[in-house]
Amino acid sequence: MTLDNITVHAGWGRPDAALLEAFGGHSVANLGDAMERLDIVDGGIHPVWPGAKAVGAALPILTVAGDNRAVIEALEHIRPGDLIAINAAGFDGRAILGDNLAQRFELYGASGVVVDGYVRDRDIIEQLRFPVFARGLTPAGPFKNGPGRIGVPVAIGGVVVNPGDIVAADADGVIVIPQSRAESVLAAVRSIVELEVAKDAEVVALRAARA
Ligand SMILES: O=C([O-])CC(=O)C(=O)O
Ligand SMILES: [Mg+2]
Repeated sequence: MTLDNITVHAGWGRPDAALLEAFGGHSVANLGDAMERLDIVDGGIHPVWPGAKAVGAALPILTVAGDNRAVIEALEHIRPGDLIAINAAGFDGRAILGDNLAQRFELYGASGVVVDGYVRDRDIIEQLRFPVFARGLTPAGPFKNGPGRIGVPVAIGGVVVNPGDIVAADADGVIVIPQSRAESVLAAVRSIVELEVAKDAEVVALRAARA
């Protein structure tokens, strides 16, 4: 479907809610270790308020630098549990969204948004407690002309995000788990957690030995 200059590829498969919830219990660092420490979104994308954390099924959007028409058109495609993943060209000259779009995302059931670009209205977004991850902040508002694409693979921080991939984000940053690898990554992260617990126990034992 094409709305003049916005192309929409709707109808992708989404992981079920229980699977998303299982990922929600794990840190992004541990999930990264479970992915052989590869394919992790670059560290320039971080939470815009401390404590922001989200897991969801990717709804990818491609915009042109400084323009959010595709983001607005994507609102009607949001399903509960989606995480909006926006390639905004990493552009630092304009915010691709702010508190108003964040409220709308939440209204439609999105779990969060990751922007390879800049955003604004940080203080209100923090008050809303809606998880937003971005490269940075600028007060300059976006234009609304397009073009753009919705529901196509996009790059976020150097990593491919396909529609329906699992995206997890926390204080450390963002990771993308391909839908086809979900079960194996979940099994691997459970082993990583066991190793981490053992490493912590080692420190406790060392501390006791030195006391
Ligand atoms: O004006 C815009 O499109 C972006 C914005 O500030 C908001 O979503 O609150
Ligand atoms: Mg605003």
